[in-house]
Amino acid sequence: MSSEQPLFMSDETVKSLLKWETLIPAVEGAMRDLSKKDVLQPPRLILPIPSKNGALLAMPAFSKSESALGCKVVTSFQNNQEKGLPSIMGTILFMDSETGKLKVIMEGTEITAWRTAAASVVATKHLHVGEKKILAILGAGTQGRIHALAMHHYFQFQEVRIWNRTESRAKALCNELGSWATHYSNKERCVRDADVIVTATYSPTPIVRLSWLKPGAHINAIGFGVKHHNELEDEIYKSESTVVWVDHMEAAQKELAELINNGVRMRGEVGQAMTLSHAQTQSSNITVFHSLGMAVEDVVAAKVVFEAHKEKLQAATRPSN
Ligand SMILES: NC(=O)C1=CN([C@@H]2O[C@H](COP(=O)(O)OP(=O)(O)OC[C@H]3O[C@@H](n4cnc5c(N)ncnc54)[C@H](OP(=O)(O)O)[C@@H]3O)[C@@H](O)[C@H]2O)C=CC1
Ligand SMILES: O=C([O-])C1=[NH+]CCC1
Repeated sequence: MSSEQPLFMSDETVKSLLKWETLIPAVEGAMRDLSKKDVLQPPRLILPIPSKNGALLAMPAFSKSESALGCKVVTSFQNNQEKGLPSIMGTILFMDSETGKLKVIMEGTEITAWRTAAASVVATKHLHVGEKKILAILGAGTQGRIHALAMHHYFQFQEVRIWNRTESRAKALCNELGSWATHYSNKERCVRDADVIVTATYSPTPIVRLSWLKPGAHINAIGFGVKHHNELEDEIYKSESTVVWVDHMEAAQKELAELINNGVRMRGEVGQAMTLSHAQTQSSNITVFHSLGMAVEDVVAAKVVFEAHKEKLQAATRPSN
């Protein structure tokens, strides 16, 4: 019997090993593999805890091509900000995919933030046709911040605008990010003329209106909150020019059932869109990526981090010439 103990990796260690250059391709591969049915990923279990304004989610996945097996347990507690804690906190159990033996217990708060932004980058790359000059981000919390960093890293936006319900947080975030980010006190002005929009809030009511959107705009709607689709007004879904994409159809059928029952058609998964050329998408369409978040993104991200950790150890023990 192997007596090897599982490794524990804190969020601080995980963060030091996360790089957009390795994470974005890994998340892109995970989204593609899922749509090719090369991933085992059941709909996640969601345990709502209404009295605490919270929820616990259990998210297992196996990626065949990456031989990556794991399960994330993540909580979402909306009132944590006032307690000085992140709203979303996760833990990932990463297993040996040959034996099922636990290899790493990884804090998954950083991975959840980074991989969600990486998925939005991938969706934007494959769904948005036109030039990417203006990015508008609604929400200056963990997700607003990491989306600004990921999008700024990957695309050459000329303007990055950030609006937040509490204006001082948008200002503070823009100060932290530097001169490439500008805070907006009015969300309509923030969104008008934007090529790409990210909604990253817990808003229970719509924060984006159809009339503000320019033809061809792309929205990454990532908020979870009470219902997944609260951040966008119904007119956006009803518009004939809107095309809605998701990360996982099976999960959407469950988690976006209300939208689907109201007649909103999900065009498909981002992983399926990867096989279409941009020429097949109308450039005047408004595209929406409804990001639910997928376990396979967490599992491949955990593998990227574990591999980087092993490389670092090897480099440290390699004899220098
Ligand atoms: N799709 C996915 O895979 C994932 C989705 N998420 C979702 O992303 C969203 C943001 O998460 P995160 O950044 O970690 O959370 P944070 O707590 O860090 O930030 C929350 C943000 O929501 C804003 N907000 C809260 N309530 C309202 C409201 N009523 N109206 C407008 N804005 C509001 C806050 O504004 P203020 O500063 O004024 O309080 C803040 O900007 C959540 O819905 C979360 O569930 C998170 C992880 C993964
Ligand atoms: O996929 C995920 O980890 C989450 N989605 C919504 C809250 C956390």
